[in-house]
Amino acid sequence: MSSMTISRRTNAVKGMITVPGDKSISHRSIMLAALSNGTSTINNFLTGEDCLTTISAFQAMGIHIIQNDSEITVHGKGLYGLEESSQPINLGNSGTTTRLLLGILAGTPHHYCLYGDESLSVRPMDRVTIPLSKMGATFDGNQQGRLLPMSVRGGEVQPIEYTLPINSAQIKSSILLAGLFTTGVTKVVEPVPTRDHTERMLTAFGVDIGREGNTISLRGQQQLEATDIEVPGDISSAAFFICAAALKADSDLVVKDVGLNPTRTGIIDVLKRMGATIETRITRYIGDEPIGDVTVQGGPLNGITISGADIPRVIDEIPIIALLASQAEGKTLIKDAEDLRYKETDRIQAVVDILHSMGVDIIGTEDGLIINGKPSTLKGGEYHSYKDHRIGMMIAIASLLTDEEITLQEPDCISISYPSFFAHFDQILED
Ligand SMILES: O=C(O)C1=C[C@@H](OP(=O)(O)O)[C@@H](O)[C@H](O)C1
Ligand SMILES: C=C(OP(=O)(O)O)C(=O)O
Repeated sequence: MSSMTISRRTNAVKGMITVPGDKSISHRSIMLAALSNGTSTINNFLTGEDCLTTISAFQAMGIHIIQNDSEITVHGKGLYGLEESSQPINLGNSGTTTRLLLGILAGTPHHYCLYGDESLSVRPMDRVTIPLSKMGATFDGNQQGRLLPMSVRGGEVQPIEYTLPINSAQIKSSILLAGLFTTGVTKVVEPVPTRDHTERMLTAFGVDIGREGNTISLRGQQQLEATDIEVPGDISSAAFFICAAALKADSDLVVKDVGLNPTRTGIIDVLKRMGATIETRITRYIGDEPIGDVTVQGGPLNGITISGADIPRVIDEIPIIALLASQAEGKTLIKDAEDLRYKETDRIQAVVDILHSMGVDIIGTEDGLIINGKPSTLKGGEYHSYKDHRIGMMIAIASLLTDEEITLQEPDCISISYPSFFAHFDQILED
């Protein structure tokens, strides 16, 4: 589908909803299950395109994986069970698959060729290949080795101690995964906490991993033991509907069974600071991950500053936060978020272009956004998703704030992380 018309006028976002499984946890579940000894079953796996890409990549390396809707069975072959692939491996649109896989392949004694789509082919990979080369793996790729297509020759890797130069869970995870293949202790220092699903899931697979302050330590050559995993709902997907509810005065929405890992709940704190009525309740733990419900009501919002340690906790939510900020009274300043320029598209530029065309007072800075908000009716018209799922979903939610039609160009990208987005959107709109 190259375009779709969205007209969603409503006074309130109401009801109860569960969102599909978490993307970050789904990727990691396949990877760790593949490297473990024995058979793991994964429930509520996200069947979005990026996670299906992770499945096909591991199948291409000889791992037997059976998919039955969102239930996945992975027959792990241990730390050194991956086979060489006779064909280049297609990593589609998925940054997480690529960067975490590069860590695994660094320790795997074979040669691989990796490639991706137009967007993934311009996303920087040197952020992981620099530390992984220090560990002993060999990479080559486009633009002096920075970009896909890329070849990898892994083998005997040495542990390193590495301080993250960018606050990125993908870099941290890539190094820790390579660390599994070493014969010493790998240490990653993260100056600011980033999502810790890799650490929590390694523990669930029986790996002893330590954290002291901001340093994570992992001893190599530990065996992963197969385990069953239930994936919590994705708070980054829920964020679109949570924000939709916060934006509409008479709303009252409950999101059930969503992941509430504190490294991911920045959106809840942002909404609280903006004056929204929002509550969370942890109901249980699955593996090491907290899961629970979020209740949100609509009401007036105020502008805030989001910076520093806030950023990794809301990194994927910034497009939808910018839309919220457009309706909040006063100035919202988002800074220290330069990495948004290297996502599926340059998300700073995309958000500025779209919201400016909708009539919002917004400017982009090198590392963020300045939005002067006030409750207002936005302009409809034709808007491009930039083939970026998070941008596409932000545009769809903006349809609640205009009296005109919105035509969304290239809406299909939404299935990268949320294939059932429009069906769920319709479920929670009051007539
Ligand atoms: O580790 C992960 O699963 C992810 C980490 C984040 O990327 P960075 O590590 O590049 O910040 C995030 O944007 C991405 O959607 C998923
Ligand atoms: C940036 C994202 O994903 P990835 O880096 O895995 O492509 C995202 O899902 O918003």
